[in-house]
Amino acid sequence: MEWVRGETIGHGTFSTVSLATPSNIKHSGEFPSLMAVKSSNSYGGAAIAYEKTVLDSLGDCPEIVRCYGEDQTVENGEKLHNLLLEYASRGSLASQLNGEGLPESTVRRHTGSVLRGLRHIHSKGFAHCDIKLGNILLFGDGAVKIADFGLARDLTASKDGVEIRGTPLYMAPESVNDNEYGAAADVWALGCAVVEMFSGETAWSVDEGSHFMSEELPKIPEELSEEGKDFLRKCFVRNPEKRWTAEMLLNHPFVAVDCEGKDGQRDEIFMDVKEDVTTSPRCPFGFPDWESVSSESEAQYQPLDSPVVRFESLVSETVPDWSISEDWITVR
Ligand SMILES: Nc1ncnc2c1ncn2[C@@H]1O[C@H](COP(=O)(O)OP(=O)(O)OP(=O)(O)O)[C@@H](O)[C@H]1O
Repeated sequence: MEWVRGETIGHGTFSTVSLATPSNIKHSGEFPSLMAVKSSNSYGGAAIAYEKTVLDSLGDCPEIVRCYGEDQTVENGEKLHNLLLEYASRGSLASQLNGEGLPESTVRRHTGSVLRGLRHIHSKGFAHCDIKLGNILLFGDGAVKIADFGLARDLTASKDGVEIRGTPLYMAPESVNDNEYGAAADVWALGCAVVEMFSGETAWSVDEGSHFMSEELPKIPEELSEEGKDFLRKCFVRNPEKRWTAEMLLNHPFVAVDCEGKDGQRDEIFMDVKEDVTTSPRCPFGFPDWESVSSESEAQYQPLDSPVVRFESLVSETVPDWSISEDWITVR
């Protein structure tokens, strides 16, 4: 497909996300008139190709962002790897909060959608490994979908060479302490996302970072309904084997019952489209998200440091280099 790059709409650690429109009339009808294109230079090219493979393996699911294909372009003398995606006109849920939480009815509905997406991902033998508000995209009709499969793990593949991945404040105890990344870790991260959606604040504060290694659990918001509190307690079970699965949580009354408007607050699904350029990774504490590239062989695999050292290494300052023009340019 030939396409034209538009304005930049988001940034990731190794990628820039822009608008894209098909430039060839012959494709009209086959592709939407507006798409998002996630682009990386050669450094992130393998991650783009890997994400495409994962999205292909997952197949169609209404709660997972759709992929329209991948290609390579040369722009301003640089070779770029591109992934064409369904465009979420309202950006990520992270960009919706602005320090305030969402009404509980909205949180319930979004949580149900993410759970359906997770159930699909897990049923296909994958774990997402980076569930956070920055990776949950909001569409114009109020639907939410899971995006960013760059760190997803094929649970059927060997665990050799799996390194720390994900976003520190969303990481499950077994991931921080034992480098375990299964479906259960996604459920813990979902719990963190629910706290943040409702309260506008992350489930842990950075000062509480050391609590990852303790027996403590993230704080459950007082104002949340009893059903919500119970739902979160099922997500924040420290033992991953005893934690509820996405399938089980879909039957929990917090999401199984349609509580639209129950909390008396206006549901803001039809708000205006946000036009701000959002930044991902986005972390309320001001430090960039940490991401690793899995080593291919056992020989490269380094033994793990203590959990405290590992956690400290996760919150290092890394400033990405964004060199893609924000102007519309024809790329092919
Ligand atoms: N399909 C899309 N529609 C609209 N905005 C998008 C889309 N995909 C990504 N974005 C925006 O771009 C941001 C970065 O995208 P994404 O998380 O996929 O990149 P990444 O390089 O994998 O990021 P990270 O460093 O968090 O892993 C998102 O947080 C979101 O704001």
